[in-house]
Amino acid sequence: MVKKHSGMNGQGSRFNRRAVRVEEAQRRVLEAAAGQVVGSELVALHESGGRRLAQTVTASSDWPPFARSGLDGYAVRAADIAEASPEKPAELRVVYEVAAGQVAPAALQAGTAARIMTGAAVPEGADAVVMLEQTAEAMLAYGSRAVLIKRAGAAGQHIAPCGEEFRRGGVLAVPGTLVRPGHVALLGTFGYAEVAVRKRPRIAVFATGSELLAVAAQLAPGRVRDSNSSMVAAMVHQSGAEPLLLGALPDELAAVEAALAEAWESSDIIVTTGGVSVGDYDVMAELIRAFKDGSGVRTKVQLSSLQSAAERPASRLLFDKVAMRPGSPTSAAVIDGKLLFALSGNPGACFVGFELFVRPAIHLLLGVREALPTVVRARLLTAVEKPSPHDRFVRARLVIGENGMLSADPLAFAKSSMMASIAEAEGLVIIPAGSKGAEVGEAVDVILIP
Ligand SMILES: Nc1nc2c(c(=O)[nH]1)N[C@H]1C(S)=C(S)[C@@H](COP(=O)(O)OP(=O)(O)OC[C@H]3O[C@@H](n4cnc5c(N)ncnc54)[C@H](O)[C@@H]3O)O[C@H]1N2
Ligand code: MOO
Ligand SMILES: [Mg+2]
Repeated sequence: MVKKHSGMNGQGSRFNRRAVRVEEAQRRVLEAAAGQVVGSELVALHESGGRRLAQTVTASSDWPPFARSGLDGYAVRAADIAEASPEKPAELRVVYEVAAGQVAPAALQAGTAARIMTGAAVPEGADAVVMLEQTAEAMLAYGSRAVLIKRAGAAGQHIAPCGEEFRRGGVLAVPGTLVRPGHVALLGTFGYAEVAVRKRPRIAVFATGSELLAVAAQLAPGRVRDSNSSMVAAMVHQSGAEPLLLGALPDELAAVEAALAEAWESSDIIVTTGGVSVGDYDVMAELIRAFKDGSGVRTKVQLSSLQSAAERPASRLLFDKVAMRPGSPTSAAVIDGKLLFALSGNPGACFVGFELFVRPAIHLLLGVREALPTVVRARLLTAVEKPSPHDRFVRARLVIGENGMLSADPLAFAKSSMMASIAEAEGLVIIPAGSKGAEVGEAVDVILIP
């Protein structure tokens, strides 16, 4: 049963929403999320990829840890081959061999060479390596092996000196860093069998809308499938957090309050979609209004008799309107110390709201230093002709042109209610408030979509 909410009496407060600028809304979110970094856990190195570091990683030794041959060939003393040429090769007695993993039995003396393999420790006394292809084997009169070196060489050639890449104690990565495959290689190199990473923040997600069907359901007249819950879950995952899906709820305040209480108990951040505009059944807007009035949202914490009012974590509205398109009704609050994002139901607005506000909040919980989206400059390939009283975020494909410059190509079917362009979008072109749009070739800021 759908209950009609605020009637004529509620109309005044329903429209009493003051839009804040996107930057201000983001500032409020980051401020509210500050200091809420989630705990850490140890994971096996091979499972650390894609996580956020919770520790500083330093080099546990110089690297390479010994002077290392870069080639298969011969380790020599450079002075012995300084004059070598095809006509007058240097002839050096081969005294021993060093395979990777071995250590030379003695220092290399003048007039001698050591057979050496790629990655093997260069013997003391040697200061150059000659590649095998530039040598020939020879036999000395008394039967011992020799090598003919047909090209002059210089000290240091084909040797990676000890500590060339890293010095012991050097900082390789700081907390908050996204562990990428290259970091895993470094961690392995320096003996980190386990790595301290941030726990995945738990993000409760539910959709509101009596028109919503489960994804598995058959379409029915007037109804649509709840695609936002799954889209948001995918974005949560991609942000390094764990989604907890609480399903699609009817537009009923009691149902939403119950879900909110459950979400509050089990998550670090709550994200809802739908019901935030001025419609009669926009239940999240009603809930936020009640919250704003101080009549409150009944989470379990507020109901708990164990906590005195003084002990309760703070609750406050961060914003209930943002000067942007799409997603102007996007709202956010702190409820008993926990962030709630009420994103628009329109899929395009839901997507943009997540990129602008939810992902940065998750980043802060993960200890990421640069929490806000990455912005690059690009040239517009097609004009955006809509005037913009508010900042407009236009879904676009990114193209690298023949001149090597990055261009942004705004996508068709990009209305807030449309989905076709979400799947294809690689960036959000920012058309600043107050402009008449943007022309072909104009340089614009573009938020990169991960
Ligand atoms: N009179 C006005 N009407 C509207 C305004 C306004 O300022 N004055 N704002 C418009 C804007 S802008 C947006 S954005 C939408 C916001 O709507 P809500 O956030 O309240 O979302 P709903 O009403 O619940 O749904 C809107 C639309 O999206 C579909 N939807 C909702 N949830 C899902 C879901 N989980 N999966 C897929 N699709 C979903 C829903 O069926 C509706 O079609 O309001 C404008 N109206
Ligand atoms: O905020 Mo709405 O998404 O512009 O249509
Ligand atoms: Mg609505």
